[in-house]
Amino acid sequence: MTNTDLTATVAPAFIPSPATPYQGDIARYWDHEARPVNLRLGDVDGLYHHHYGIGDIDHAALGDTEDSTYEKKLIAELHRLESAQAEVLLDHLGSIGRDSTLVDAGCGRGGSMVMAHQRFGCKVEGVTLSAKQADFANRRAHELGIDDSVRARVCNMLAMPFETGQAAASWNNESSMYVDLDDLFAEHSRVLGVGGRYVTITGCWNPRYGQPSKWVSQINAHFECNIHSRREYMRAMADNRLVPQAVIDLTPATLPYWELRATSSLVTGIEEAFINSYKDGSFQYLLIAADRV
Ligand SMILES: C[S@@+](CC[C@H](N)C(=O)[O-])C[C@H]1O[C@@H](n2cnc3c(N)ncnc32)[C@H](O)[C@@H]1O
Ligand SMILES: CC(C)=CCC/C(C)=C/COP(=O)(O)OP(=O)(O)O
Ligand SMILES: [Mg+2]
Repeated sequence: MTNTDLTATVAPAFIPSPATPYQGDIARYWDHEARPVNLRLGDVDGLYHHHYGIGDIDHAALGDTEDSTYEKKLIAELHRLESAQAEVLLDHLGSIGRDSTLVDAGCGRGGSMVMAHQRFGCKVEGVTLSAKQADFANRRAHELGIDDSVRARVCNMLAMPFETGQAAASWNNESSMYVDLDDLFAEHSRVLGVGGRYVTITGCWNPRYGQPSKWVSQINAHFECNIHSRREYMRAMADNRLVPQAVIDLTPATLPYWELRATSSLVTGIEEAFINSYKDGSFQYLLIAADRV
């Protein structure tokens, strides 16, 4: 399997006008994104992620750095850690029936949507600003024969095409730093039924540090995003009927991923900012699971 094998014919995504000039910039950013660190990892098993990894490195699986197969094993290991991150997010969705609908807000190339469908057997609806990403995700779903259950659409996550109370659970996997949190949680709260579950995995700046550090500013500039503080997440959830049930600091769990990635040929130049900001305490990798009350 390689990303160039995605030749199945599916109807191209309908492209609505972006709600703001900023959203137009973000749509263009993701339409043009083709970093090897994302495509080569996705090629390992056909799950394409745009999020980072968690968990301990399996040094036995990596083997000797001098071995000719080491780089291939390193790519597989980084990918395993990224899929492990998505598994942990799915673990926090609660019990999901086959007749449920899940919503992936900011779905990227759809890796987490496929994993959610494979685990729960239910419908998974994704939205992204990028038509290229939506087409990619829909082609993968078509190839896997799950396109009647897994669908990506080009759409603003602040105005999703779902009925009020339609979703059993919804999530943002590293996509909440592109939107205002009050607007975002108001929309999740609307599409979730009472008792529904919302989960995010996100990077946020730590109020204990004082203000966003230079590393956090570097990450914002690199991705054209706007990282929020942990306090903003808590406040915006409280204001929008989302009550946190679990807040897990995944920072120690993601550091091994970054340190391994920094040694690979697939580095993008942002590794130092993540490693330094996690180490100086200015930035945290957080999972928040909340009940819609
Ligand atoms: C870093 S990627 C994460 C992708 C995916 N959640 C994953 O884990 O692979 C960020 C995603 O957020 C999406 N995004 C950003 N702002 C958005 C908005 N206002 N509405 C919908 N999607 C948005 C981008 O199009 C992109 O797909
Ligand atoms: C935790 C934070 C602050 C994330 C910002 C959002 C983002 C761009 C995530 C990873 O995308 P990617 O997988 O396309 O990035 P990369 O190319 O670096 O792997
Ligand atoms: Mg990546």
